[in-house]
Amino acid sequence: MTTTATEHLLRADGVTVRFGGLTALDDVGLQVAPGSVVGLIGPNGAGKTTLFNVLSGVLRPTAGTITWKGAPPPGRRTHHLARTGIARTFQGLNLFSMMTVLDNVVAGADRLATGGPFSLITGLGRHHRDERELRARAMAALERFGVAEYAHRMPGTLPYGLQKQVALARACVSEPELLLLDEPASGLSGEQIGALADQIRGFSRDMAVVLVEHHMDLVMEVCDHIVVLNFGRVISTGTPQEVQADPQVTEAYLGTPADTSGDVNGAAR
Ligand SMILES: Nc1ncnc2c1ncn2[C@@H]1O[C@H](COP(=O)(O)OP(=O)(O)OP(=O)(O)O)[C@@H](O)[C@H]1O
Repeated sequence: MTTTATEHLLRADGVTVRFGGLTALDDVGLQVAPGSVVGLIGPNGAGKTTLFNVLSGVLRPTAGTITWKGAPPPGRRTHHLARTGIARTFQGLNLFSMMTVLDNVVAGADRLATGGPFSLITGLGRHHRDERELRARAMAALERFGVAEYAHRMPGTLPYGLQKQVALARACVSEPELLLLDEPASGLSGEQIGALADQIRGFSRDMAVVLVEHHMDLVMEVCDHIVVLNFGRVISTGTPQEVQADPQVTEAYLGTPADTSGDVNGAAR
């Protein structure tokens, strides 16, 4: 997708992150256009999680800027970003184990509420109408992700694949414009990853997606644009075909100069 600077939802410019003497990210740039799926890949230790944490507001960069629709995001914490229109999933799912599946998803809907997340979860406070509406939205999200029948179960009692669907429902219930997915394929079977690919393509009808993922087949199948990091620097960007054909990418993954096929499929699993 070709875009101008003003069309980008999220943009990172010159992002540098240092941990003591270690430079985890060095002058990294990235743009996410509306409705696009952007993959963030690279060998272990390349800086993907660090960049994801910067994009999601968990980590403030040592240098560089993040802009959301051309302006600085209003706050750095996850709930600030949710209110902006950014939602994320976590590698470790981060579901609340003492809350039902439904309440977990209601908690993700707080950007749509006027009474705040606490009133939604507890039912206390002024906004009972909000609560009813958002419970209905949360149920609709659970239905969309095929887990409505588990609404009143505790998440820990569900198989991992279903918990992942609950986490996706929680992220999507706020109707974000950008969804940040942190290794969504980890722990899933081949069949589940195939279904996830269809879901991610479906998401891009409503929202942009940034995907950090080691599963190369998934990345190559769903992404419009890929950014490849190595040792904290962007070494390649482009379409899946372009980065697969880039000798620098093959070299980064395999540690040897590229052969003519330049195929990185499977190299990082
Ligand atoms: N909190 C931290 N303190 C010190 N060093 C860190 C910290 N977080 C990450 N690093 C270092 O920064 C570099 C980039 O790490 P990061 O986790 O972002 O890589 P990654 O591409 O996500 O790797 P992986 O694929 O293994 O998850 C690594 O050298 C890592 O050891």
